[in-house]
Amino acid sequence: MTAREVLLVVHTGRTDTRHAAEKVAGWFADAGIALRVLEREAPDLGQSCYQRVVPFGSQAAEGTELVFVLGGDGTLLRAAELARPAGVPVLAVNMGRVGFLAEADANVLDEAVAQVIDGHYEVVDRMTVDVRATLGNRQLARTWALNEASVEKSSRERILDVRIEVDDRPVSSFGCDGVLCATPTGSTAYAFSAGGPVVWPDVQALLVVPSNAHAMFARPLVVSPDSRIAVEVDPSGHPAVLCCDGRRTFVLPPGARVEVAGGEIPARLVKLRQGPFTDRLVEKFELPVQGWRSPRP
Ligand SMILES: NC(=O)c1ccc[n+]([C@@H]2O[C@H](COP(=O)([O-])OP(=O)(O)OC[C@H]3O[C@@H](n4cnc5c(N)ncnc54)[C@H](O)[C@@H]3O)[C@@H](O)[C@H]2O)c1
Ligand SMILES: Nc1ncnc2c1ncn2[C@@H]1O[C@H](COP(=O)(O)OP(=O)(O)OP(=O)(O)O)[C@@H](O)[C@H]1O
Repeated sequence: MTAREVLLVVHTGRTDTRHAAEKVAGWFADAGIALRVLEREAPDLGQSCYQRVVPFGSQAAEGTELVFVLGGDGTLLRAAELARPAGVPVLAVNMGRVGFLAEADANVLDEAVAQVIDGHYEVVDRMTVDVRATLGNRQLARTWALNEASVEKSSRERILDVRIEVDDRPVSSFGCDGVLCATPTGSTAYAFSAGGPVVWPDVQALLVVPSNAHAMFARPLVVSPDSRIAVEVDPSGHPAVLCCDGRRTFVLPPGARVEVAGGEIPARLVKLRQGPFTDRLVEKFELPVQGWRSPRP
């Protein structure tokens, strides 16, 4: 039987998260599960926290059964970059501010670890997007996103002029701060702030959401998961940036074209709770289920 191993990814900037890592390591060790940590995080974690140190990269999670995250959404997105190439799922215990994508809160850390030890969890596939940026025949970037690919202005004083296409047909041109090409998972993140709809995660669709468009028509679009979206930066305008999940960032010169399509490889997330997405949305966004107005007399 092969030894069980888990990659631990920690928001090492917080004392409570480092302490939680020690507890998690102890529980896993008692269950005979070895822990890997990232080279850059190891110095902040006690040596009792891990058996192996690996560099950040596509090999980091290879051979593990899952990536266990102690942090917020940003830390989960960082972990997803490691888990995706290995085809293993990510489980986050929220020790951040929002933790929308986390499956458990810190007060049930022990229960989350116990479920992993006992293998009592489901894995769900979340849609991703594959992203390619080109300038003429030159490829500028080939990357992916779990939340969104955002094409944003790179100079705060300037407007970004873009042209949007869906399935190789032009839709609209406008000036804006940016355009977000989001997955259902990303619909509660940047695309939500830009006025996009919340899309339940089991819906298969892609979103195109303009941000601060100076235009009469710049509504959010919901397109087929098989559609190809393109955002072209005006060749005579200003440069832009492409940013995927707030992490993978590339410069886009005027004239660059960004193509976004449903991703070949999904992101796999561990599901511990049985509750519907509706409850998570209400809880995380503190939605006023009762409304704020007092009942009619
Ligand atoms: N104006 C905005 O809303 C804005 C601006 C830039 C980036 N972002 C988002 O930040 C993400 C990167 O996250 P980070 O934590 O590294 O950056 P961060 O620390 O700047 O935080 C961004 C916020 O977005 C939340 N968030 C991230 N993914 C989410 C999701 N799928 N659903 C609901 N909320 C989510 C995080 O909890 C956090 O509160 C990007 O993918 C982008 O979606 C949002
Ligand atoms: N050890 C680390 N090394 C590098 N970057 C880190 C590390 N820990 C955290 N970060 C980065 O710090 C940023 C903030 O982390 P995170 O999003 O987890 O916390 P948060 O903002 O409090 O939570 P939330 O996103 O849920 O509001 C993220 O971009 C994350 O990837």
